[in-house]
Amino acid sequence: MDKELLRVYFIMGSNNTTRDPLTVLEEALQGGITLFQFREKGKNALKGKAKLDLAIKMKRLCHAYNIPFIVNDEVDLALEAKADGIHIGQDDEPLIHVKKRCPENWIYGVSATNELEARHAVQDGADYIGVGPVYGTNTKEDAKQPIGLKGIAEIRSIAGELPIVAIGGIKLGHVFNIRKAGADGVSVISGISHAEKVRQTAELFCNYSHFTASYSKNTK
Ligand SMILES: Cc1ncc(COP(=O)(O)OP(=O)(O)O)c(N)n1
Ligand SMILES: Cc1nc(C(=O)O)sc1CCOP(=O)(O)O
Ligand SMILES: [Mg+2]
Repeated sequence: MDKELLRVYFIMGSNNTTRDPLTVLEEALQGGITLFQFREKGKNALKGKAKLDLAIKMKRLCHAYNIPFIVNDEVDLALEAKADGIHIGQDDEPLIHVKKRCPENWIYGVSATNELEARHAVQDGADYIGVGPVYGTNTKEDAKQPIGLKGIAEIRSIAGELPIVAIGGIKLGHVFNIRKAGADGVSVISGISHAEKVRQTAELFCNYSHFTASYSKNTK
Protein backbone atom coordinates (compact mmCIF):
# COMPACT_ATOMS: atom_id res chain seq x y z
CA MET A 1 0.00 0.00 0.00
CA ASP A 2 0.96 3.65 -0.39
CA LYS A 3 2.33 4.67 3.01
CA GLU A 4 1.05 8.23 2.46
CA LEU A 5 -2.43 6.83 3.26
CA LEU A 6 -1.27 6.46 6.88
CA ARG A 7 -0.29 10.10 7.31
CA VAL A 8 -3.46 10.91 9.29
CA TYR A 9 -5.56 7.79 9.86
CA PHE A 10 -8.78 8.82 11.59
CA ILE A 11 -10.74 6.14 13.50
CA MET A 12 -14.25 6.57 14.85
CA GLY A 13 -17.48 4.90 15.91
CA SER A 14 -20.77 6.53 16.86
CA ASN A 15 -19.80 6.44 20.56
CA ASN A 16 -16.61 8.48 20.07
CA THR A 17 -18.60 11.68 19.70
CA THR A 18 -21.63 13.40 21.22
CA ARG A 19 -22.41 14.87 17.78
CA ASP A 20 -23.78 13.32 14.58
CA PRO A 21 -20.96 10.90 13.58
CA LEU A 22 -21.50 11.53 9.86
CA THR A 23 -21.06 15.27 10.36
CA VAL A 24 -17.88 14.69 12.38
CA LEU A 25 -16.52 12.35 9.69
CA GLU A 26 -17.32 14.84 6.93
CA GLU A 27 -15.52 17.62 8.80
CA ALA A 28 -12.47 15.36 9.28
CA LEU A 29 -12.55 14.51 5.56
CA GLN A 30 -12.70 18.21 4.72
CA GLY A 31 -9.67 18.68 6.96
CA GLY A 32 -7.71 16.21 4.82
CA ILE A 33 -7.56 12.88 6.70
CA THR A 34 -5.88 10.26 4.53
CA LEU A 35 -7.58 7.03 5.72
CA PHE A 36 -10.64 6.18 7.82
CA GLN A 37 -11.47 3.19 10.05
CA PHE A 38 -15.00 2.42 11.29
CA ARG A 39 -14.61 1.07 14.86
CA GLU A 40 -18.05 0.52 16.34
CA LYS A 41 -17.37 -1.16 19.69
CA GLY A 42 -17.62 -0.60 23.44
CA LYS A 43 -20.29 1.11 25.52
CA ASN A 44 -23.39 2.25 23.58
CA ALA A 45 -22.06 0.91 20.28
CA LEU A 46 -24.64 0.31 17.57
CA LYS A 47 -25.60 -3.26 16.70
CA GLY A 48 -27.10 -5.17 13.76
CA LYS A 49 -28.79 -3.19 10.99
CA ALA A 50 -28.12 0.21 12.59
CA LYS A 51 -24.40 -0.59 12.60
CA LEU A 52 -24.40 -1.78 8.98
CA ASP A 53 -26.42 1.27 7.85
CA LEU A 54 -23.95 3.64 9.51
CA ALA A 55 -21.01 1.73 8.01
CA ILE A 56 -22.46 2.04 4.51
CA LYS A 57 -23.18 5.76 4.94
CA MET A 58 -19.64 6.36 6.22
CA LYS A 59 -18.15 4.39 3.35
CA ARG A 60 -20.10 6.48 0.81
CA LEU A 61 -18.90 9.67 2.50
CA CYS A 62 -15.27 8.49 2.46
CA HIS A 63 -15.54 7.56 -1.21
CA ALA A 64 -16.97 10.98 -2.06
CA TYR A 65 -13.59 12.32 -0.81
CA ASN A 66 -11.58 9.47 -2.42
CA ILE A 67 -10.54 8.12 0.97
CA PRO A 68 -10.45 4.32 1.60
CA PHE A 69 -12.86 2.94 4.20
CA ILE A 70 -11.46 0.32 6.62
CA VAL A 71 -13.49 -1.73 9.15
CA ASN A 72 -12.12 -2.71 12.56
CA ASP A 73 -12.35 -6.36 13.75
CA GLU A 74 -15.53 -7.45 11.95
CA VAL A 75 -14.83 -9.26 8.70
CA ASP A 76 -18.49 -9.99 7.90
CA LEU A 77 -19.43 -6.36 8.41
CA ALA A 78 -16.53 -5.28 6.18
CA LEU A 79 -17.67 -7.67 3.43
CA GLU A 80 -21.33 -6.57 3.70
CA ALA A 81 -20.43 -2.89 3.64
CA LYS A 82 -18.04 -3.51 0.70
CA ALA A 83 -15.20 -1.88 2.59
CA ASP A 84 -11.70 -1.31 1.21
CA GLY A 85 -9.94 -3.18 4.01
CA ILE A 86 -9.93 -4.58 7.52
CA HIS A 87 -7.93 -3.95 10.68
CA ILE A 88 -7.14 -7.03 12.77
CA GLY A 89 -5.89 -7.10 16.37
CA GLN A 90 -3.99 -9.80 18.23
CA ASP A 91 -7.26 -11.17 19.70
CA ASP A 92 -9.17 -11.11 16.41
CA GLU A 93 -9.48 -13.70 13.63
CA PRO A 94 -5.93 -14.37 12.38
CA LEU A 95 -4.89 -12.48 9.25
CA ILE A 96 -4.12 -15.63 7.26
CA HIS A 97 -7.75 -16.85 7.74
CA VAL A 98 -9.20 -13.42 7.01
CA LYS A 99 -7.23 -13.12 3.77
CA LYS A 100 -8.69 -16.39 2.47
CA ARG A 101 -12.24 -15.01 2.52
CA CYS A 102 -11.67 -11.38 1.55
CA PRO A 103 -10.65 -9.62 -1.68
CA GLU A 104 -6.99 -9.68 -2.59
CA ASN A 105 -6.89 -5.96 -3.29
CA TRP A 106 -8.06 -4.97 0.22
CA ILE A 107 -5.86 -3.10 2.68
CA TYR A 108 -4.97 -5.44 5.58
CA GLY A 109 -3.83 -3.85 8.86
CA VAL A 110 -2.58 -5.67 11.97
CA SER A 111 -1.93 -4.33 15.50
CA ALA A 112 1.39 -4.89 17.26
CA THR A 113 2.61 -3.85 20.69
CA ASN A 114 6.00 -5.56 20.55
CA GLU A 115 8.64 -6.86 18.17
CA LEU A 116 7.36 -10.46 18.12
CA GLU A 117 3.85 -9.40 17.10
CA ALA A 118 5.35 -7.11 14.46
CA ARG A 119 7.49 -9.95 13.07
CA HIS A 120 4.40 -12.16 12.73
CA ALA A 121 2.44 -9.35 11.05
CA VAL A 122 5.22 -9.02 8.45
CA GLN A 123 5.34 -12.82 7.89
CA ASP A 124 1.54 -13.05 7.58
CA GLY A 125 1.46 -10.42 4.83
CA ALA A 126 0.00 -7.35 6.53
CA ASP A 127 -0.08 -4.18 4.43
CA TYR A 128 0.59 -2.01 7.47
CA ILE A 129 1.12 -2.35 11.23
CA GLY A 130 -0.76 -0.29 13.84
CA VAL A 131 1.78 0.26 16.62
CA GLY A 132 0.69 1.10 20.15
CA PRO A 133 -0.45 2.27 22.51
CA VAL A 134 2.25 4.90 22.28
CA TYR A 135 0.73 6.95 25.12
CA GLY A 136 -2.00 6.38 27.71
CA THR A 137 -5.53 6.46 26.31
CA ASN A 138 -9.04 6.61 27.78
CA THR A 139 -10.64 5.50 24.53
CA LYS A 140 -9.77 1.79 24.64
CA GLU A 141 -10.66 0.06 27.91
CA ASP A 142 -8.34 -2.91 27.39
CA ALA A 143 -5.38 -0.93 26.07
CA LYS A 144 -1.97 -2.34 26.97
CA GLN A 145 0.87 -0.50 28.72
CA PRO A 146 2.19 2.43 26.64
CA ILE A 147 5.28 1.58 24.58
CA GLY A 148 6.42 5.16 23.98
CA LEU A 149 8.63 6.43 21.17
CA LYS A 150 11.17 3.66 21.89
CA GLY A 151 8.49 1.07 21.08
CA ILE A 152 7.84 2.74 17.72
CA ALA A 153 11.56 2.73 16.86
CA GLU A 154 11.90 -0.96 17.79
CA ILE A 155 8.97 -1.99 15.61
CA ARG A 156 10.23 0.26 12.79
CA SER A 157 13.43 -1.78 12.69
CA ILE A 158 11.48 -5.06 12.49
CA ALA A 159 9.03 -3.80 9.86
CA GLY A 160 11.69 -2.79 7.31
CA GLU A 161 9.87 -1.15 4.42
CA LEU A 162 6.40 -2.13 5.65
CA PRO A 163 4.37 0.99 6.55
CA ILE A 164 3.65 1.52 10.25
CA VAL A 165 1.19 3.89 11.95
CA ALA A 166 1.30 4.93 15.61
CA ILE A 167 -1.83 4.82 17.81
CA GLY A 168 -2.91 5.59 21.39
CA GLY A 169 -3.34 8.93 23.14
CA ILE A 170 -1.94 10.93 20.24
CA LYS A 171 -2.40 14.71 20.34
CA LEU A 172 -1.11 17.37 17.94
CA GLY A 173 1.99 18.07 20.01
CA HIS A 174 3.13 14.43 19.68
CA VAL A 175 3.19 14.24 15.89
CA PHE A 176 6.71 15.53 15.31
CA ASN A 177 8.41 13.05 17.67
CA ILE A 178 6.25 10.14 16.50
CA ARG A 179 7.22 10.70 12.87
CA LYS A 180 10.86 11.15 13.86
CA ALA A 181 10.73 7.81 15.73
CA GLY A 182 9.90 6.13 12.42
CA ALA A 183 6.11 5.99 12.07
CA ASP A 184 4.66 6.79 8.65
CA GLY A 185 1.70 8.49 10.27
CA VAL A 186 -0.62 8.86 13.23
CA SER A 187 -3.85 7.07 13.99
CA VAL A 188 -6.21 9.21 16.05
CA ILE A 189 -9.64 8.84 17.66
CA SER A 190 -10.40 11.37 20.43
CA GLY A 191 -7.74 13.89 19.34
CA ILE A 192 -9.99 14.57 16.34
CA SER A 193 -13.48 13.28 17.27
CA HIS A 194 -13.61 15.27 20.54
CA ALA A 195 -12.04 18.42 19.09
CA GLU A 196 -14.10 21.58 19.28
CA LYS A 197 -13.18 22.35 15.68
CA VAL A 198 -12.87 18.99 13.92
CA ARG A 199 -12.01 20.23 10.42
CA GLN A 200 -9.31 22.63 11.61
CA THR A 201 -7.85 20.02 13.99
CA ALA A 202 -7.70 17.37 11.25
CA GLU A 203 -6.04 19.96 9.01
CA LEU A 204 -3.40 20.67 11.67
CA PHE A 205 -2.70 16.93 12.13
CA CYS A 206 -2.22 16.69 8.34
CA ASN A 207 0.06 19.73 8.19
CA TYR A 208 2.19 18.61 11.14
CA SER A 209 2.51 15.07 9.80
CA HIS A 210 3.35 16.34 6.30
CA PHE A 211 5.83 18.91 7.63
CA THR A 212 7.67 16.32 9.73
CA ALA A 213 7.94 13.95 6.77
CA SER A 214 9.49 16.69 4.58
CA TYR A 215 11.73 17.87 7.44
CA SER A 216 13.07 14.35 8.11
CA LYS A 217 13.72 13.74 4.38
CA ASN A 218 15.69 16.97 4.05
CA THR A 219 17.81 16.46 7.16
CA LYS A 220 18.93 12.86 6.45
C1 LIG B 1 -4.54 1.50 13.10
C2 LIG B 1 -4.97 0.69 14.27
N1 LIG B 1 -4.02 0.20 15.09
C3 LIG B 1 -4.39 -0.52 16.18
C4 LIG B 1 -5.73 -0.77 16.43
C5 LIG B 1 -6.14 -1.60 17.62
O1 LIG B 1 -6.66 -2.85 17.24
P1 LIG B 1 -7.00 -3.95 18.38
O2 LIG B 1 -5.77 -4.22 19.13
O3 LIG B 1 -7.66 -5.09 17.74
O4 LIG B 1 -8.03 -3.20 19.31
P2 LIG B 1 -9.50 -2.69 18.96
O5 LIG B 1 -9.37 -1.44 18.15
O6 LIG B 1 -10.20 -3.76 18.19
O7 LIG B 1 -10.13 -2.44 20.29
C6 LIG B 1 -6.68 -0.26 15.55
N2 LIG B 1 -7.99 -0.47 15.72
N3 LIG B 1 -6.27 0.46 14.47
C1 LIG C 1 -8.16 1.77 19.19
C2 LIG C 1 -6.89 1.81 19.92
N1 LIG C 1 -5.94 0.84 19.77
C3 LIG C 1 -4.87 1.05 20.51
C4 LIG C 1 -3.71 0.14 20.55
O1 LIG C 1 -2.82 0.35 21.35
O2 LIG C 1 -3.70 -0.79 19.76
S1 LIG C 1 -4.98 2.45 21.46
C5 LIG C 1 -6.51 2.79 20.81
C6 LIG C 1 -7.31 3.98 21.19
C7 LIG C 1 -6.91 5.21 20.41
O3 LIG C 1 -7.77 6.26 20.75
P1 LIG C 1 -7.24 7.70 21.15
O4 LIG C 1 -6.65 8.29 19.92
O5 LIG C 1 -8.49 8.43 21.56
O6 LIG C 1 -6.29 7.54 22.27
MG1 LIG D 1 -9.49 -5.51 17.25
